[in-house]
Amino acid sequence: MGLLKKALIALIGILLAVYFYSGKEFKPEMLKGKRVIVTGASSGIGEQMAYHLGKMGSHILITARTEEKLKKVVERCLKLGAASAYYIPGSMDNMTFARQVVHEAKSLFGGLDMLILNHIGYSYFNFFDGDVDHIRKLLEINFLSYATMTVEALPMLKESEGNIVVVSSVAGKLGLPLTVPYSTTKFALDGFFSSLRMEFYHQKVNVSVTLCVISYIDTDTAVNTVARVINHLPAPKEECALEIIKGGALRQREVYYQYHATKIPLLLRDWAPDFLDYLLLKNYNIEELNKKSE
Ligand SMILES: NC(=O)C1=CN([C@@H]2O[C@H](COP(=O)(O)OP(=O)(O)OC[C@H]3O[C@@H](n4cnc5c(N)ncnc54)[C@H](OP(=O)(O)O)[C@@H]3O)[C@@H](O)[C@H]2O)C=CC1
Ligand SMILES: CC(C)CCC[C@@H](C)[C@H]1CC[C@H]2[C@@H]3C(=O)C=C4C[C@@H](O)CC[C@]4(C)[C@H]3CC[C@]12C
Repeated sequence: MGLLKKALIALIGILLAVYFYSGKEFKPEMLKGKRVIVTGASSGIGEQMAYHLGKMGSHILITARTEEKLKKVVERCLKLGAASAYYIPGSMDNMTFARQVVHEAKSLFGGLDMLILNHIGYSYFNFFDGDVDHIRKLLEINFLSYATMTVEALPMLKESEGNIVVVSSVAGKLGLPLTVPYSTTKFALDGFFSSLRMEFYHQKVNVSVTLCVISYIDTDTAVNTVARVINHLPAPKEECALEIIKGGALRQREVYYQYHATKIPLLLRDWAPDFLDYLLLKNYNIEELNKKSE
């Protein structure tokens, strides 16, 4: 076969692949009647995801530590049109509680279609202080509880051929300053869930794993923590929440939000790491950090 003919066949193959891949279109009805757990849903992106799911008519179980906030979020979800909405308060540093949340979904809904893992524990935004014990505790909340809930939910997700959605960060793909403990836990998520996804392919387990790589978002916690130090405008939490849900429903392997602040730096990461480090540091106003801590 001539070289030109081979190249033409390869090109047609690529065009068909692009066509079928981009052919999958999100429709809110995809989530109607679906049984979904959202963790860390008393505020920020998790809260916004609960509202979107409410509008889409899902059955929702939300969790976080603060009961009063959860109660209000559930009330709003019901007003927005949720098929049903419940909350269960507790802390994700306790693996028994992490399992309990999944059991609650089983008894309330009889199964599960989507597990959205989103919560994070508190960490400082500053130079690494040498406290390895803090990293251990943060790993429990930000990583081990995710693995625990996944293991517990897997039988139900296999049955429904459902979705696991993991909210990570650009700080879980790139080394960034001032977030050493946080970044450690987010990189761990990539290792665990990306390996698991490969095993699912091999074992023909039809459960999708979506890792969400997101940049700076305008949640109260993030803005209060970093606003003076970061020379970069935060993206809206409502839109971010919707992109995460869409990515999960479409069974995408990764979600990048916002694209220019995630995918582009990631493309540079392996080919021009020093140049990337230089560009990234330009986003930080480290002097403001020193002023704050004086
Ligand atoms: N905002 C940003 O700029 C970015 C955020 N992300 C990711 O997005 C996700 C959401 O972040 P964001 O919305 O900003 O965070 P928020 O601080 O707004 O929300 C965090 C949620 O986690 C809950 N939480 C905190 N500690 C615990 C605990 N010990 N056990 C159980 N739940 C807990 C909080 O509720 P309560 O206190 O009631 O327990 C809250 O519901 C996270 O995974 C984060 O890493 C990624 C990149 C950027
Ligand atoms: C073009 C970009 C790569 C520029 C760098 C963006 C940097 C500044 C962005 C990207 C990811 C962001 C952090 C994050 O993921 C989550 C949280 C948790 C929240 O509770 C407190 C804020 C914090 C630490 C964010 C701080 C700002 C970060 C480092």
